[in-house]
Amino acid sequence: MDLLLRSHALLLVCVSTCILAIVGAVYRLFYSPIARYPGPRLAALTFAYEFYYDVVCKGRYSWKIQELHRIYGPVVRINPEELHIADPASYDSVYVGPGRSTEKWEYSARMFGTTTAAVGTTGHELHRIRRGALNGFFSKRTVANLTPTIQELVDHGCELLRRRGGANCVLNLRDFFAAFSADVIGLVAFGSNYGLLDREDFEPAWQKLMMDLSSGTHIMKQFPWTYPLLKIIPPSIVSLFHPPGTHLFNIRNDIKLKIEETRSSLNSSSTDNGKNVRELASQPTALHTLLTSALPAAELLTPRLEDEAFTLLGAGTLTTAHTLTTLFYHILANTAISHQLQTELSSLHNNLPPGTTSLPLADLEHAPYLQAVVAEGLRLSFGVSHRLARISPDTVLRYEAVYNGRTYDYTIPPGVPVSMTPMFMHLDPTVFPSPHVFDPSRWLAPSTSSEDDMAALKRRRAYLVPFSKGTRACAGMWLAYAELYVMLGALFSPGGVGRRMELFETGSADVECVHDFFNPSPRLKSKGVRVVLRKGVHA
Ligand code: HEM
Repeated sequence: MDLLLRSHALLLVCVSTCILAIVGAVYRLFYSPIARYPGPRLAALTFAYEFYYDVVCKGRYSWKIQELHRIYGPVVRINPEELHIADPASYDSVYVGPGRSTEKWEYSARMFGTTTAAVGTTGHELHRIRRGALNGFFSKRTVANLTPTIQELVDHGCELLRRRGGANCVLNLRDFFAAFSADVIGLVAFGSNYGLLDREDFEPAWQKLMMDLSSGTHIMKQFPWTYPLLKIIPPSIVSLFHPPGTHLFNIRNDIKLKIEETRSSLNSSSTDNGKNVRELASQPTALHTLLTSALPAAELLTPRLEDEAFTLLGAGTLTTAHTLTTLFYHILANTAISHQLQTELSSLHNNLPPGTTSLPLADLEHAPYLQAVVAEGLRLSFGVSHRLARISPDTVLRYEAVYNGRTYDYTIPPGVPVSMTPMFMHLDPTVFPSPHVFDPSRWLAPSTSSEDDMAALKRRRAYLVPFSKGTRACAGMWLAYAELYVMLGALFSPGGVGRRMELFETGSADVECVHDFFNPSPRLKSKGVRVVLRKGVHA
């Protein structure tokens, strides 16, 4: 009798599951608000389609999406709930400013595991509050005040390159830049340097760890329980089956300590007199800024701040490092570009007041050729390689355009996640002719430029979106620019160690993105961008 009851219960569960699956499939295929959008039926039916390309094939769905656009047109349904747009002209209507509510889709917001940080916040209003607390620290003006700190780290890094490269050693710029960008965040955001630059070979394990975590974002999207699960399993067990998880929690614990230290130093400075207060006022870190912000008390609890601070480290490391690595590869691979850059920096140097050794950030930012080199580096490093989904909760999105000779007219209902992929905008040959060629001159406007040339340049500028746009765009953009300009300025100025660099067993395949792990990744076997220093060159 008991057995009979049990087999009936099992049968009921099986039948109910089948009915639910059938009803779900029918809904997704025929009744979903995006049921009439073109795309593969399998992608409309299940997230497993995306899983196959991004998890099994290691970050390849972005390229599959590009192929789908060739078949289905500019707007494609890429999973049961999301539409992807290929037409760069739509960018400004998807990634909008504060005038229109923009939400993140929970499915993509959870891919970093930091769901209480601004980057993982889905709702428009809560994001506005959280982001508001960060903005002051990352404003252009605050970053200008941080420049001496960045310059110090750059100079230290250059000295290490000179010393280590002098012994005929091969230098790995990928690891160098990952160590540098993390040391910058540690120092300016948390108040103490991680000291990665000083470690042997610039601590290659750091770059690897960050890339491993980045590639885990596809799993986090599909299986949101993985992160909370890792948190409750003892670290000794996690280390057995998922070593990056252990390092992740060590980093987070360290950040937690820094938050508590800052909190108590602020508490004591509000009661003590003098030194602490002055110190904090002269060089407040991102943690000080958050802790002294007008955020409500619940937003200032340590676990939330830990999410926010960890995001700064995660968001500011590989992005900046990959851009610098890409830039250096192309500059070093192209003698004419390298010479033109050096000539511009040499002439800026000639105008420096006596006794000054480093070029001020403002001078670097206004140097036309350097500006063009940086723009081209950002174009070919893409920012992030993954599509960024946004939801317009209360406004219909219209897509009316002639695309590849055909007319399309779509009305996307509010609440539908819509994404675009900057990587493919940056490689669109109609906007950027010969898109894979590193050509800074495409950003220059010679005096002989015609009206058409200027219109094309304007279009290129509008479609360069490495930091995304709108309310959810990169918070650390000015910091990133400062790092790029100061590093390039120091390495390629007269006497700069960059002038002595020569690529070592490195080719374009070491920077070209072929895996989308949210951050762009070259072929998995790449050893990075490696250089040796030429002897007897005193540029
Ligand atoms: C070249 C370097 C960088 C590039 C290309 C870049 C690009 C981006 C992009 C495309 C986003 C949007 C991500 C999304 O929608 O999910 C983003 C977000 C963000 N970035 Fe950056 N980033 C860079 C450097 C930095 C640095 C140095 C920091 C600061 C430490 C930083 C902090 C952030 C934060 C906090 C967000 C989340 C913003 C929000 O959701 O409100 N980034 N970044």
